[in-house]
Amino acid sequence: MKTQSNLSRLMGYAGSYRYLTYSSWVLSALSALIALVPFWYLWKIIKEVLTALPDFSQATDLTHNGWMAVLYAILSMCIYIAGLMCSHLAAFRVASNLRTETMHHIVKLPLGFAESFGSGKLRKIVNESSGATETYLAHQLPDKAGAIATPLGLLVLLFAFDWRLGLLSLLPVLLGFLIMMSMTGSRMRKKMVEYQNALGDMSNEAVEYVRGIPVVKTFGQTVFSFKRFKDSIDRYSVWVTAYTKSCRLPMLFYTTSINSVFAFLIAAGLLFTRNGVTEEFLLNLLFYIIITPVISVTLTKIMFQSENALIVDDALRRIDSVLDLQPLSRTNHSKHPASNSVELQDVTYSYDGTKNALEHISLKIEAGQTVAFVGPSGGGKTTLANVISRFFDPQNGRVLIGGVDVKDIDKKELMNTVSFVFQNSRLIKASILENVKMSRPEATREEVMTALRNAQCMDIIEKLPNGVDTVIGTKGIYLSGGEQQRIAIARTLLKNSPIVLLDEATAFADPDNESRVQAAFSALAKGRTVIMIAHRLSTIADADRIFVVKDGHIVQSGSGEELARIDGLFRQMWNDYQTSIQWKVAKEV
Ligand SMILES: Nc1ncnc2c1ncn2[C@@H]1O[C@H](COP(=O)(O)OP(=O)(O)OP(=O)(O)O)[C@@H](O)[C@H]1O
Repeated sequence: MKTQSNLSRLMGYAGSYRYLTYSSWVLSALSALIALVPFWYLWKIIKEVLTALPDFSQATDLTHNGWMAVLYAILSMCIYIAGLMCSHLAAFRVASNLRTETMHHIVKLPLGFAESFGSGKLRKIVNESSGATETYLAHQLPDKAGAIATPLGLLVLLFAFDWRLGLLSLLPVLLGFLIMMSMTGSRMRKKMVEYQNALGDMSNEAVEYVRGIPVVKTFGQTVFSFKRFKDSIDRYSVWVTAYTKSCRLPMLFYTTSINSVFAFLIAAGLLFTRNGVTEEFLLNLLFYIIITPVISVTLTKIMFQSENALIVDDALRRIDSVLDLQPLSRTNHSKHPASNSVELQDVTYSYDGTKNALEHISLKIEAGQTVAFVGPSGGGKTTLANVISRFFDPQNGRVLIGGVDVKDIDKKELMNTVSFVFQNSRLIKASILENVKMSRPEATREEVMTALRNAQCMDIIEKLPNGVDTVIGTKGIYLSGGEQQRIAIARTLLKNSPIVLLDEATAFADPDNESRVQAAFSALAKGRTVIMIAHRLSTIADADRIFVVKDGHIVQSGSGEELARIDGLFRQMWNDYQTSIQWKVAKEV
């Protein structure tokens, strides 16, 4: 947990730009003070008119004073804009440094972190929480400096005019200060956190609603799904109302009624001190009445600033929830794997600390072997692949590559040694060439083309308008699941890592696509250690060894022929598979 104050933390991220932030506060305060000067000229104009009445020709300074008021107003505005430019430059720097630090930290976390944390939540933290600090530094803090300077300047001005008015104007400032102190305490903080949580829930539900539209429509559950979204909006509305009632309304009531209350106090005071009232005092009172609305405005501003400070507090708390997560341990004595074998020694892994997804697993895969993990859904096949590629570190046991614990292999070397071809190999919105080059940016165009050819992708390239330079995901150019997986295989071929983990796709739209994907898999397997997560038994024919995974245990292992001969889960699965094929053939005939 961070112990620094929010502001000093933010200034840490600003680096040398912090001086721009400080300048913006000074400029904003200066602008607020200069903004009071036109009021003084206004008062001079009124005073001159009142004194000259009924002969206006006596009022000779009206134009001069009018121009001076306009000039000071323009000067104040220019200084304010200069302050905003400084604060924006610093705020952009802070927000981008904060985003960069968060992203750097996320990269160091276990690879499976983003999936388990929730990508929507992560996006909110990286974008919106950092954005909140940007608005705070760019606008809110300079405004606060101005809002504090204004009442102080006013006090000095009013004391210079008449000490009685000076004292009188202290009262609303003090009262406002006390009310704000009482509101920014733990009650408002608690309400702010609840309000922000409700806001987060509402945006999550919106994302889930939009994401789930195809499924929802398929099953005709539109009303039910919409109700969940609607409920989150209702919960948010309840919090907004409660928050506004408890914190904002009393303050708004106070600031809007302040002038009338204090004008009334002055009038009452005058009645009691009639003797002390001079013509000059009355004119000064006029100035007081002209200028005191500024106090209301600045108090309202300060109130919203304290609220904004709570928003930043909450944003930094959310960022810390990511920064406080432990990255994967790094080794100081990096070792090189002696071969491309993979071994698990007594590995146990649990996602939630209660139920084990893998339990005491030990297995060995020789270098160059092709093995398949098969078994019922939820048995632990994907989790096994995840611990091998260090998506997560197991709580117990060791994973060895070439006889070396994966924790002792430099992360970059590990990433170059092991590749993972996911079932949903999402391609990014870029050209095919760029998508393939992601695995090895320095590769030449020829190398990319060879990888695409070996991954059976030439039929895809030929039908695209700009061949390998066609940007996919835009202008109606989309690839099927099988086509995307072939491009992903080309990407892995280009990377040329000696160990490949393959999450085999569950379904292909047509047999032609399926046979091409199988051919691409075969090209990938050549000369490599291949670990395949096989969802269908049709794809395990080439496997040297099969591991049957059920309930987090390896319940059987051996070659396909060996396993088919003995009574057990594999033979049962094999028989079911054969029956399904016979049904399929019978139906086609
Ligand atoms: N991110 C996760 N958080 C919590 N539990 C998980 C997570 N992913 C998987 N599990 C649980 O771990 C167990 C093993 O899941 P795993 O995905 O490894 O099985 P699988 O054999 O690959 O299944 P399938 O063939 O359906 O993909 C299951 O009980 C599953 O519910």
